[in-house]
Amino acid sequence: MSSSSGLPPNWEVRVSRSRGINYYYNRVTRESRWEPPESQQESSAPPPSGQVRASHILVKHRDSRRPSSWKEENITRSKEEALDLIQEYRRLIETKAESFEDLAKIHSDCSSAKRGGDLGFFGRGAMQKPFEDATFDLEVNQMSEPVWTDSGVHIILRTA
Ligand SMILES: Cn1nc(-c2ccccc2)cc1C(=O)N[C@H](Cc1nc2ccccc2[nH]1)C(=O)O
Repeated sequence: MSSSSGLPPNWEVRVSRSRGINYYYNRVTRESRWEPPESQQESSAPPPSGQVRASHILVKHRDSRRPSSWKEENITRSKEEALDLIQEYRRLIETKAESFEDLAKIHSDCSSAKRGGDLGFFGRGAMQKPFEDATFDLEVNQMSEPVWTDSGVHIILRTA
């Protein structure tokens, strides 16, 4: 499905009030950029057969498989505290107060944080089963409820 603007889905052109020039805004991820997003063919190509693409935010706890991350050498929060955090992040995204990508970059305990939580494309058998099942159950652009794996608690955004 190509939009009339020729931009990838959910993107629109806006005019910057301060600079009086066009910029590009994604209504779903709330991302803004001065450069036009990649053309329809490049950025929203369908996933390889049987694969999905997703981003996630992970909050680890003291009983996580590896209770350490790029943010914190020794993670000591409880499971309850991790769940409170992930539910707050989900609320901020749902109310559009923050973008998924921005919160992933700041708060995710996964090394994919540096890519806004993007895990790239993957098929079945690649990720821990609860994560895989939750992702494959999502529609594109849908965000999951909190999902528990041995790594901690996640929210997942399916992106393709
Ligand atoms: C599965 N995976 N992909 C990346 C990744 C992908 C793209 C760019 C950089 C890192 C990191 C990981 C990973 O396992 N990270 C772990 C945490 C973690 N555990 C997961 C379980 C399921 C899905 C993602 C998960 N991430 C870590 O950093 O301790």
